[in-house]
Parts: sequence; C-alpha cells; structure tokens
Amino acid sequence: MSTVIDLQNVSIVRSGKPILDSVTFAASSSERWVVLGSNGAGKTTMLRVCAAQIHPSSGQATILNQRLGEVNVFELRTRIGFASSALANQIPNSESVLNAVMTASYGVTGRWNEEYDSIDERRAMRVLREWELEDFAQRAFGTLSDGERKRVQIARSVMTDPEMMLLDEPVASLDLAARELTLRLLSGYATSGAAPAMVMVTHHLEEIPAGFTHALLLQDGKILARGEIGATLTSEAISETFRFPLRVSYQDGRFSATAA
Ligand SMILES: Nc1ncnc2c1ncn2[C@@H]1O[C@H](COP(=O)(O)OP(=O)(O)OP(=O)(O)O)[C@@H](O)[C@H]1O
Repeated sequence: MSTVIDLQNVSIVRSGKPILDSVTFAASSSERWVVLGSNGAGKTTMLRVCAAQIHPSSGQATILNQRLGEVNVFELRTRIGFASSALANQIPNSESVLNAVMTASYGVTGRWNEEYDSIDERRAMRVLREWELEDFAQRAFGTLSDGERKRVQIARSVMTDPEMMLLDEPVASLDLAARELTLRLLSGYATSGAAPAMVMVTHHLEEIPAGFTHALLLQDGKILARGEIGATLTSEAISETFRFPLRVSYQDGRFSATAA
C-alpha cells in the first residue's frame, strides 16, 4: 500500500479568494474515495490539483510521489486517469469512439499524426468491451447519448492503465438505467483486485458505487469530515455539509439521502 495523493495545507486562490483553503489530505493505493459537497464547495478544484492540472497557490501537493512544481506534469498526467465532462468536451464530435479512447495513450483528445500500434488498438477494444461499449467502436463520438459519452470518458481514463483514477461526476444527469449500468461497472472495477486508487466527486449519495471505502466532505473550500465511508456519511455530517436537514440511509452497499 502506498500513498498516491498527499496534500499538505493546499490552498488555491482565485480572484483574491481561497476556493480551496488549507486542505490536508492523503489517499493510499488501496482506497476508493468519494468527495461530496454543495455547488461551489471546491470539489472539482481539489480533483484538478490531484490530476496535476493546477498547482497550489500555497502548500504542497505530492501526486504519485511527484511534487507539483518540481516535475514534468505532462509525464505525470499519463499515469493518472481523469474522467470529466470538461475533458470530454475537447473530443471532436466526428472522432470515432475507438479513437476517442485510444488517443488517451498520447494524452490527446483528437487523432492527428500519432502512430498507434496494433497493441494500442487491441487494448482500446478490450477497454471498450469492459465498459460495454464495443458496439460503438466505429460510431462518431458526437452521436452518442449522454450515458454512452460518460462511459467513454471512463473507458478513456482507464486506457493507460493508470495508477490513480479521478472521476468528476461520472453519472450526473444520466437516466436511471444508464446511471445504474455505469455504477455497476464502476463498482465492479473498484472492487477488482487490479483497480488503482480512485477519487470520485459527486453531489448525490445515490451515485456512490458500492465498494467505495472512504468519504471526504467539503464546504467552502475546507474539509468538514473525512474517513471510512460508513462512519463519515452520517445524517449529521451530510446535513451540515449541505446546510439542510437530511437523513442518510444505507442498504446493500448503497447510500441514499432524503429530507429529514
Ligand atoms: N478561475 C476561477 N476564478 C474565480 N473563481 C473560481 C475560478 N475557478 C473556480 N472558481 C470558484 O471556486 C469555487 C469552487 O469551484 P469548484 O468548481 O471547485 O466547485 P465544485 O464544488 O466542484 O462545484 P460544483 O458542484 O458546482 O461543480 C466556485 O465558487 C467557483 O465559482
């Protein structure tokens, strides 16, 4: 077991305001974290620090044993799987699904002049199969439904066999069937022995895949609570996080919340 994320007093300041405020957080390779918080709490910002996409304004961020500010982030990013809508928006609509996944090998979103080996293509096809996307391999990315696009984002993020996987709202806005299919696949991946460390951002307890082990609650850029998932996702802590009285339930590995 090794530490994959080590944030020490990390602050991110934008327009003179701290949007992450002295965050100290560590995650190890055997942990699957969910990050919850209301709109604007700083979840995506924190995930982008972990993805080596932004540097702390102050404090230290060490990702996969590389300290941000002292390393080539382009190399580091190839070791990190990152699935987000912002990244998916950069994939050209005309790109085939196979290419949308395969181009992750080069850290690019559209195919240009890179030379791919047949091994890249075989791996991309295997990843598409694992995420139940093989029938879409030759379809243009722009013709997919939201649910299919979200799964392509995830498939793309695992293409490089990453040492850490970061997911920004991987099932937000999906219909019930698409959400449950994606959560089942994510849960299977999270609980397979080969899975890397995972950190997933979401707004909804219903969107936490079974098998996630830890939770972190953010509010106004600060950590309110963190720890083992069952002990952290209490009605009290979730009510405080969302500043609304909520009751948390747990059944068959899944959490849910309703107004108290
Ligand atoms: N470049 C920027 N300049 C100024 N403010 C910013 C900048 N980037 C983010 N913010 C602000 O920082 C806060 C945290 O943003 P972030 O996207 O991390 O929140 P979030 O918890 O992911 O929110 P949501 O759940 O709505 O996606 C927000 O209030 C946002 O408006």
